[in-house]
Amino acid sequence: MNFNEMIRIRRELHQIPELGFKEVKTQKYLLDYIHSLPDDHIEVETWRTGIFVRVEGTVGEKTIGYRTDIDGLPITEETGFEFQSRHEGQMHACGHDFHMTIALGILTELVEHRPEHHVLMIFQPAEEGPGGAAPMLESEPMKKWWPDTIFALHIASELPAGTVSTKEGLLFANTSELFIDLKGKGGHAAYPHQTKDMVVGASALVTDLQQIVARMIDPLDAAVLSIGKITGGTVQNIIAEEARLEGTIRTLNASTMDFIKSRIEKMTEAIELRFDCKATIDYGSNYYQVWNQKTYTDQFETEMNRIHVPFQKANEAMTGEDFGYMLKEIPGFMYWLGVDSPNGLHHAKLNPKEEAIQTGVKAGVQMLHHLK
Ligand SMILES: CC(=O)N[C@@H](CCC[C@H](N)C(=O)O)C(=O)O
Repeated sequence: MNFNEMIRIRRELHQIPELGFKEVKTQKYLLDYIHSLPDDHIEVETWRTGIFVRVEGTVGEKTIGYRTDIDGLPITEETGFEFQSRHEGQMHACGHDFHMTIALGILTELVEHRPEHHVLMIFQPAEEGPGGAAPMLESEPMKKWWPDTIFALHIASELPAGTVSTKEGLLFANTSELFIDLKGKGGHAAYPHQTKDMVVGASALVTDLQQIVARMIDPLDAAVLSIGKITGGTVQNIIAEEARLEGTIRTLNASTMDFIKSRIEKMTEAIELRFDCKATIDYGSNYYQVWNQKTYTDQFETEMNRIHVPFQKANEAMTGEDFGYMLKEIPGFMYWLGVDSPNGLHHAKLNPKEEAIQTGVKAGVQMLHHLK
């Protein structure tokens, strides 16, 4: 696949972002491309909105997995690109359009120059939520073509375009979504004593929750608890009967995640008592940490040096990735691909540099031909 074709594909995919398990057009686009390749040595299976493609190796002693995510985010794009999202309120703001293009570029190379080992390309839905990696591991194609090792990449807006970065051990955090619903009693704003005001209850709870990371966690054991959205009430002169907090929890240690959840539960019970209301907590999707095996990150560094792709050692990040579930079952690694965007991941103006796509393809092909 030449560079112009990569750009065309990336821009076409960029226009059709779809949310988790709704990637219908995306799946069709990917399948149309995959079926346009010579099919002598590939087998294709779909799973929900995901796809597995197995490339038969020339020797085939083992199978190497390569995973890309395919979903978009519920963000209204503000890039002003002529190829900006055609789906209202949805955007590839986490680079999955890049990830998919790179995967197709790698697949094209592998079909032209078959690898020694079998390769399993995994096009995974719903990374942003509710999580496609864990159920995909249970699927029939995955069980049939189970890889011996696996890797994946994620774009990094803050790194120079065309550079790569990773580390052994923990790369991405443990994450959990957090949804808290409060139900009190609504009423006239002039008669607050007849109500249980959930705007005040939710405000108090947000303030209380800030104490957990600030005052209950060892500062050297990093954690994040962010509330990204509060909703409640209807109009300015009616006291809110209901309110909802939506947030996310991130920790470097799995046990710290359990501790934070136990404190959230206690603080929420305290709000129920203080405001005489009912609260329910839902942790939504939970992602397991991304843990890289040293043997593979070492090989990655060696191979990147060999093909003159600048490599730097990464730090742990508080981002989450359900690829962590795949790495829990299959040894391997994940790495960052620099794309140098002034606005970061999950931003409505994310603008990754397209030249990095070539590096992603080159790095992936090199690893799939040389990984031991
Ligand atoms: C790389 C990245 O940005 N991943 C997302 C994963 C979302 C996980 C889930 N929806 C949550 O919010 O916990 C991230 O937000 O880190």
